[in-house]
Amino acid sequence: MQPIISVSNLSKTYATGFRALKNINLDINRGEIFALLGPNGAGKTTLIGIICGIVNPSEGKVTADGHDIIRDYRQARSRIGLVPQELTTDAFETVWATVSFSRGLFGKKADPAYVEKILRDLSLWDKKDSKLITLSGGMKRRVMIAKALSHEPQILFLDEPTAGVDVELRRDMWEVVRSLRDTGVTIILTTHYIEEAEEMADRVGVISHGEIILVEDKAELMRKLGRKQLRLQLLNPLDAVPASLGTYGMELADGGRELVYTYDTAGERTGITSLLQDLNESGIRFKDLQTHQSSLEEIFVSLVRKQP
Ligand SMILES: Nc1ncnc2c1ncn2[C@@H]1O[C@H](COP(=O)(O)OP(=O)(O)OP(=O)(O)O)[C@@H](O)[C@H]1O
Repeated sequence: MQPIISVSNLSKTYATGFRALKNINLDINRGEIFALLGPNGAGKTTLIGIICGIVNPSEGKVTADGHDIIRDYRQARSRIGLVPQELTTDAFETVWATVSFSRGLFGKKADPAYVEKILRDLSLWDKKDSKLITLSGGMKRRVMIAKALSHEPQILFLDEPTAGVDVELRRDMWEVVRSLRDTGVTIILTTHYIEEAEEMADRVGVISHGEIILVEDKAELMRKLGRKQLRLQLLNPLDAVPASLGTYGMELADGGRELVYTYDTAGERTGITSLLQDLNESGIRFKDLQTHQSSLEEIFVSLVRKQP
């Protein structure tokens, strides 16, 4: 299937000479939740800005639902809804008026039934006549999503949807985003929070210093996350892993004082029981042991650290 968004060889150099994006290539699949994960200043907002036509690219090409974002700007833009970090609407407007107004900005005919559907989907229906200023933080964020959906886009960008919100509200937002995906909208969210990417995304892209350094299925990341290490501190140091233990693919560490066995917690059998038996039969004694699981956080930190 053709990707809903296709970014090829995209670069951005700001007027200051700063290169915020370096040759980005990225496809977003129809119907997925894609998390763009990266530290402050990595280029997330710049990338979204270009796709949404707010920032001019320096080089490269972007299409949204097959439409070139520059040559065919209006068609491309009509496919996209953008939820910014801050609510910029008149605080004294009602929910109903502000969402209906946003739809009008895209030249769409009024459609009260559609606006009602969005407000109901986002549990905002009983607030439709409330002024924005009277709403809680969570409700305001929902209004921003409703505004972004008002012109019936197929693609929704959420820029840091849960920045600065408490844990409960964050869970609430995740629920909302999932239910939107179930209605067929493709969702791209940016986040600093690894937990958020882990919780929400079908795929995760990591951006650092203007480069995409990893794009992976969440399931694949979880497989990596599922890897654990068993570290055994030996009573007597070894020069080499004995041939009789060759099938375990172990490594020596700490100058031969430690044996390290890596296994997959997602697998049916970890092999630990037989390993301990075989160690015993080989006469290898240990004085202590620990297990260690690498988190997405560690994978992320090591990926970002490798960058110049
Ligand atoms: N108009 C501009 N002129 C010059 N440099 C800019 C401009 N806008 C952004 N930058 C720089 O480009 C880099 C990427 O910024 P961007 O806002 O895209 O990052 P980000 O990943 O969205 O960060 P954050 O998570 O803090 O929003 C930063 O170093 C920023 O200072």
